[in-house]
Amino acid sequence: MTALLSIDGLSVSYGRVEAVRNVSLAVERGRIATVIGANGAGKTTLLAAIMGLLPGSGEINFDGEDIARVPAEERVARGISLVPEQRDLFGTMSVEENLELGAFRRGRSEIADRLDGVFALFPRLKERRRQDAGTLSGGERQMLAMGRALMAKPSVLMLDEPSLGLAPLIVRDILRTVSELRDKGVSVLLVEQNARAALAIADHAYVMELGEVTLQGPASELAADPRIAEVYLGVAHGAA
Ligand SMILES: Nc1ncnc2c1ncn2[C@@H]1O[C@H](COP(=O)(O)OP(=O)(O)OP(=O)(O)O)[C@@H](O)[C@H]1O
Repeated sequence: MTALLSIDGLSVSYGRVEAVRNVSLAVERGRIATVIGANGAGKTTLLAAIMGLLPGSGEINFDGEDIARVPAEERVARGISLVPEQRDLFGTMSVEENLELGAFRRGRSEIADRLDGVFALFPRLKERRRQDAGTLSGGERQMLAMGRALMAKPSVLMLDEPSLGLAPLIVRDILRTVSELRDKGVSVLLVEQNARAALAIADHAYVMELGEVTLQGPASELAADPRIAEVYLGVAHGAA
């Protein structure tokens, strides 16, 4: 099977600091790939480079084409969307207006169709469609950030720590929605510090440490790997 998105030998530097070093990974069609790792491992930098927001060296192939030199806006148009860690919403605009921004330059009827799709996935956003985004709860903000990215109709959705700062029950709902998206055919690249939750829904997983991928494999195998259990799942050695 050819991957929908594949990264080969990607490196990204901030001045003399190499935050991402020779990273290779793939997102298969209709699958969830996850990148887990501690603070500062380079996960956000990796997503920014894939999105075209930071320059890097190496290959980025999407849907059979090399997109390493394609501008970010064009990458969105081709089907890659990023839900950033900060969720980046416009607080004084309504939920609906924020969503509409995600379908920038689309016609009215197309926007209406896409809004219906997002509201079907997140009924909570429909109830709050006229409410200012700045007044939403943390979980609702995450739903809105995901909804806005989905308004671009991506074939690959990249999520940067969607669980950050959210209560466990909300994390469960958000990740359940990510699984539903996969079932609808959206391919997902999920970056998470919450390794347990990410490995539970992902198909394939990569571990990033100090800018490098140090371990990879089927998510179920990594979840059972004692090295992962000890460092990322908080399971004491011998207790797994
Ligand atoms: N704008 C920047 N300028 C210089 N160094 C940066 C910049 N952004 C990130 N870094 C450094 O690059 C490394 C990787 O950071 P990055 O944010 O990609 O990690 P992360 O795995 O996403 O961490 P977190 O989970 O905390 O978001 C860190 O050492 C960080 O200090």
